[in-house]
Amino acid sequence: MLTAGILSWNNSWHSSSTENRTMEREIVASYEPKKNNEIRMFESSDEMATDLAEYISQVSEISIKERGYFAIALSGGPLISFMRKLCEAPYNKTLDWSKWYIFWADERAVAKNHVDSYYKSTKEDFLSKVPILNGHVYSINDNVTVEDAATDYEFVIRQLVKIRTVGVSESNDCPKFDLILLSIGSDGHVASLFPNHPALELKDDWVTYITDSPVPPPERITFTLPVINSASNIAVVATGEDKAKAVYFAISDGAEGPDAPSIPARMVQPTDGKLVWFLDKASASFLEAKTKNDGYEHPKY
Ligand SMILES: O=C1O[C@H](COP(=O)(O)O)[C@@H](O)[C@H](O)[C@H]1O
Repeated sequence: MLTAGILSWNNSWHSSSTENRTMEREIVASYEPKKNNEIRMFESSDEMATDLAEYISQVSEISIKERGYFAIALSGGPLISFMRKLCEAPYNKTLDWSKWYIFWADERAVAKNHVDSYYKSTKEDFLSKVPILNGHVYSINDNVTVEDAATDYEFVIRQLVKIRTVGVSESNDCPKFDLILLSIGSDGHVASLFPNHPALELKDDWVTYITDSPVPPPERITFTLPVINSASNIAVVATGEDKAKAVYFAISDGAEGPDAPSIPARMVQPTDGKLVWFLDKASASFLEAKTKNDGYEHPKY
């Protein structure tokens, strides 16, 4: 059941009226703080997973109808477990899986069978449960250096942009993924773009590598901000209280603090596309606190 509109934020909280096959979902509120941004908040991570599955299903249907393909980039963290409902009815039967193309917005530079590999966890928890074609799964080359893996991955994406399996941005020559799914870290990182890291400044590269990730393992490859921001749709997922501060600083323009502007998730702003935040109650708790108490003292980052 929808229980919308119980919060207020800049007097702009509004009920979510999105037509949805799964109307049982319990969105607490939905809010559009910036143009083409939407925030969906849920009582629990399970309700969030239900809505996320429906959202991904709708974006895939639209992309396949408009372009004939659905190019989706995944990332790490708990994201894949939140996609679990896509492996169940009705989606496992209704989605046109043959048109899905899978990429990673970031990956750890480890062997594909390593416990830290996002490919491995994605294969086990998602790819092995749905009929996506093996040839449509673009994982990172784990037989070369991290630098070469980033170069290879960008080359592969460039070939797919040329033949338009992956779209191209109207504003620049960047790939325009139909959907990029991100999960925010408690320090506000997204993909493998960490606070104050020089990789945040890259303008011309599509894929880069880092060797000094503050979260192990240190070597990773990652999409750059221009590629992330060129997507048609970006979804950022957050659950748990440890993400509440980062979520608050990423979303709230009014949030201040010496490091607030360098929160990578705050730099995620689609150029021509749409951004949707999927938050459980705990990760939205600072936003919620702000709305419940006008005298609320903003956290300092
Ligand atoms: O290191 C990473 O972590 C984040 C978030 O993961 P969490 O375990 O802190 O929830 C993920 O977004 C990113 O893709 C990944 O490389």
